[in-house]
Amino acid sequence: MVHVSVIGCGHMGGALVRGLSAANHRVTACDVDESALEDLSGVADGTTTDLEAAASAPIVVLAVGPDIAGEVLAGLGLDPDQTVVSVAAGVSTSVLESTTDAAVVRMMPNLAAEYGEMAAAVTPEPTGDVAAVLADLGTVVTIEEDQMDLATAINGSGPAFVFYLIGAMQQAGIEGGLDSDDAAALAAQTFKGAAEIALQSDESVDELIDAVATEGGTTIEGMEVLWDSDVEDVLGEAVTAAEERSAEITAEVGEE
Ligand SMILES: NC(=O)C1=CN([C@@H]2O[C@H](COP(=O)(O)OP(=O)(O)OC[C@H]3O[C@@H](n4cnc5c(N)ncnc54)[C@H](OP(=O)(O)O)[C@@H]3O)[C@@H](O)[C@H]2O)C=CC1
Ligand SMILES: O=C(O)[C@@H]1CCC=N1
Repeated sequence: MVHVSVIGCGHMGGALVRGLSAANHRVTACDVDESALEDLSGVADGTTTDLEAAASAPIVVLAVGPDIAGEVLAGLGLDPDQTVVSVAAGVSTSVLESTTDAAVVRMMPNLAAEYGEMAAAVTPEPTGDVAAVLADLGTVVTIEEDQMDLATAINGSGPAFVFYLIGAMQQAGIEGGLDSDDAAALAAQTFKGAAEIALQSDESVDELIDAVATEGGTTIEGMEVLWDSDVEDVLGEAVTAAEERSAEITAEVGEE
């Protein structure tokens, strides 16, 4: 068990608090907004609006907005024997390092941290307790700093893109006559199951599509529609738009 403070307990920080608590770490949840802490009082070991009280943990997760991340980190006055894990989109390691004496790990996680199913990109490679704690939240991949904008789009923003696709599948079911809850369950579980196969299998995505598409059957008819469409290009454009916004944020916070 490691003591971890999470500063900023909104959507992302709250998910991290829940995931870390579920993994039996000692978690202090800190937010200036008391209402953000209400739901976490039965989950975290402690909740506080006092940043100073949360600043003594060996691992401090910074989950406030990119616009204030540097300022909040500077105010914590962390020591060199502590590690700050910043999840703020677009805030570079060099900006973070210029505002703290603590070791810095920049991470782009996602909301599935709540269930230990996070896909996260980090730089630099974490070690020791930090690596162990992050691994408890899901899959952690070490990348280069200049790949962070792309990772922010792929695995940080990615859940929103997937929710959109789940919603489209669900809507098709409803329009075909399925009960709304049934359509929601079938669509979401199908994404989860397909993702599990993709993770577990040694086969390529094309080989997996082949495995579903029985000769002369139904799947190939749907796949022909997708292959003839611009869905792949549009998804690429969505990733690029999010990636470009991450780079813009870097420029914005770097200018302060
Ligand atoms: N949402 C996501 O899926 C992901 C988000 N991130 C990153 O996580 C960070 C937070 O995003 P998100 O959770 O969506 O945003 P939210 O607005 O949901 O959460 C931010 C929280 O921080 C609080 N806060 C503001 N100032 C302070 C302060 N000085 N000290 C402590 N807490 C403070 C806010 O309170 P108040 O509302 O009163 O301002 C709010 O509760 C961002 O940097 C984002 O880039 C990264 C990956 C995924
Ligand atoms: O939308 C955002 O800016 C944050 C970062 C990645 C996911 N949510």
